[in-house]
Amino acid sequence: MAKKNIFLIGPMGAGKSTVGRYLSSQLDMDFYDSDIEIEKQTGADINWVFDIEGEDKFRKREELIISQLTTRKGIILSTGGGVILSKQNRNQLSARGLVIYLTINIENQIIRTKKEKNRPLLNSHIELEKVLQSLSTIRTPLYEEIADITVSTDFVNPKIIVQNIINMIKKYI
Ligand SMILES: Nc1ncnc2c1ncn2[C@@H]1O[C@H](COP(=O)(O)OP(=O)(O)O)[C@@H](O)[C@H]1O
Ligand SMILES: O=C(O)C1=C[C@@H](OP(=O)(O)O)[C@@H](O)[C@H](O)C1
Ligand SMILES: [Mg+2]
Repeated sequence: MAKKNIFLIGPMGAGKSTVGRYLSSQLDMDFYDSDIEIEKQTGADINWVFDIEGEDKFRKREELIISQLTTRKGIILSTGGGVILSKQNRNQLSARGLVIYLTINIENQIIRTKKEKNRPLLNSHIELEKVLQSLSTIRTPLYEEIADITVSTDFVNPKIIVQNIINMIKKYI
């Protein structure tokens, strides 16, 4: 995959971080996760950044990381689910690499996001389904706006998803 970047977008729990890491090992490309980069930069976890600085500051940090990482060449970047809220992020992601949109239905999203407590937008919500549904209503058109390839992750394990992605991107190489 000569010098072409791959950017993974999609909702929380779709598997961007899991798939990105595995895809990078299969394609022998450098891997970055924008949330991990934000954690490195702040020296604190995502929950802390939201708690102490708030979502707006998190989004500014996210924009900075995206603008820095997308100028690299030959990387795989797993983004956070809200990355597409910023027009600047959408422009940079679509101009600087192949954008792969991982989709997931709400039922599976509930199951997968319940496993971890590292998603501040969901942590304190009892009405998880409603919250996820309203995020989806706002965000789905934005994911679709910049997606080059769309891949469903429902009922497919990450290794198979990665194999499907590799088959689909062959024509872009
Ligand atoms: N295709 C899949 N099928 C089942 N579970 C998955 C799949 N992809 C990821 N997971 C699990 O779902 C959770 C969220 O995955 P993660 O990669 O962190 O998603 P994201 O980065 O999109 O929020 C993790 O516990 C992960 O192991
Ligand atoms: O959807 C969102 O707004 C967010 C998604 C998270 O990343 P994942 O999609 O990897 O969970 C993380 O960036 C932060 O909690 C905000
Ligand atoms: Mg992630």
